[in-house]
Amino acid sequence: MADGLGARLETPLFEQLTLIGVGLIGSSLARVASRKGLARRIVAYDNDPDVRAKVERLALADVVSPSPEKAVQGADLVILCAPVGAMGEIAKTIAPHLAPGTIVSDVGSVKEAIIEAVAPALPGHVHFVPAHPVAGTEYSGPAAGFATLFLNRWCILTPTPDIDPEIVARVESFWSAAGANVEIMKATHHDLVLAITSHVPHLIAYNIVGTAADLETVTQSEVIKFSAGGFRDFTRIAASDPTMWRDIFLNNKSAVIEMLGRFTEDLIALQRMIRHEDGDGLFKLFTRTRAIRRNIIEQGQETAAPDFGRGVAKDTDEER
Ligand SMILES: NC(=O)c1ccc[n+]([C@@H]2O[C@H](COP(=O)([O-])OP(=O)(O)OC[C@H]3O[C@@H](n4cnc5c(N)ncnc54)[C@H](O)[C@@H]3O)[C@@H](O)[C@H]2O)c1
Ligand SMILES: O=C(O)C(=O)C[C@]1(C(=O)O)C=C[C@@H](O)C=C1
Repeated sequence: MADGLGARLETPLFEQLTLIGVGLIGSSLARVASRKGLARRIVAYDNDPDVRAKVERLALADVVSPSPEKAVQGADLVILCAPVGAMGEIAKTIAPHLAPGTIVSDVGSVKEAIIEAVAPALPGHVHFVPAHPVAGTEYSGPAAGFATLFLNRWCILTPTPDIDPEIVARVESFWSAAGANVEIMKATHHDLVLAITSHVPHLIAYNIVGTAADLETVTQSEVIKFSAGGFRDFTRIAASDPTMWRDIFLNNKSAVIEMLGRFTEDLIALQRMIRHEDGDGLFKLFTRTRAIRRNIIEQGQETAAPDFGRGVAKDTDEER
C-alpha cells in the first residue's frame, strides 16, 4: 500500500493485543495493529470515559472494555500506553488477571522508573519487556494518532537480563512489523540518552516560551505576532501534553539534572563568548551544529511520518 507500511501479515503475531491508555500512542498502535494484522483481536481500555467513547466512535478496537481487569483477560500481549506516573498502579490492578505466559510491555518515555514500578507488581508467570517508541507529536488523544507514526522511527527495548531472548524477539517482531527500527539497550543508558535528546530539549522549550510570555516589556500579543521564526518551533514543542511531561521529569530526575548541568555550563561558555566578542568561537560551534543537522537530514531521520499533527487541530474525529 502507498502508506509505506507494506502488506498485512498472513498470520497475526498475537491472538489478543490489549492496549491500556488510548491516546496518541495507544491509538497509533491500535491503528497500525489493525492495518497490518498484528493481532487477531484488539481490546482497548482507557480510564477516561470520554476517551473510551471516542475510541468506540473511531472504531479503533474490536472491543472497548469497561475495566482494565476485563481488558487484559484473554490477552497474550498487553501494552501500557498511559502516562509514566500511572504505569505502576495499572500493573498492580491488572496483575491478578494476567494469564501465564502473557507478555506485558509499555511505551513510556522513561525506562528505569517504569521497570522499578511495574516489574515487582507483576506475577512471576508473565514476561515484562519495556519499550519506548521514539516517535510522537505535540498532540494528545485518540483522534491525534495515525498508523504510520512509528514508520522508520526507533523503538528502544530495555529488557532486564532475566527475560528470555525469545520473548524479547517476539516484541521486536511486533515493532518491526509496525514499521519501526528496533534497538536494545540498558534502561539506565536509555534514560541518559533520552534526557539529552528529548527531555532537556522539551524543558528548554517550556522555559523559553514561559520566559517570553513573562517579559514585561514584550506583551503577549507581540509574542504571538512575531513568533514566525525560531520561537515558533519552540512553541510547538512547548504545546506538548503537561501530564506526560510532568511525569517524565519527575521520573527521570537524575539523568535530566546531570544533562541540565552540562547544558548550563555550555550556555555560560556561550554567554562568555558573546561578552568577549569571540566571533571565531561562536562561528566554530555554529558550523559544528549545522553539520549535525545536515547529517540527520541525510540519514532521513528528520521525520518519517507524514506531516499529520503539525498544524492539524487536536482531536479531530477522523476515521482510522
Ligand atoms: N506523545 C509522545 O510524543 C510520546 C512518544 C513516545 C512515548 N510516549 C509515552 O507514551 C505514553 C502515552 O503518551 P500519549 O502521548 O499517548 O498520551 P495521551 O495523553 O495522548 O494518552 C494517554 C492516555 O492514557 C489515559 N490514562 C491515563 N491514566 C490512565 C490509567 N490509569 N488507566 C488507563 N488509561 C489511563 C489517558 O486518559 C489518555 O487517554 C506516555 O507514557 C508517554 O511518555 C509519548
Ligand atoms: O516530535 C515530537 O513532538 C516529540 O516530542 C516526540 C518525542 C521526542 O522528543 O522526540 C517526545 C517524547 C517521546 O518520548 C518520544 C518522542
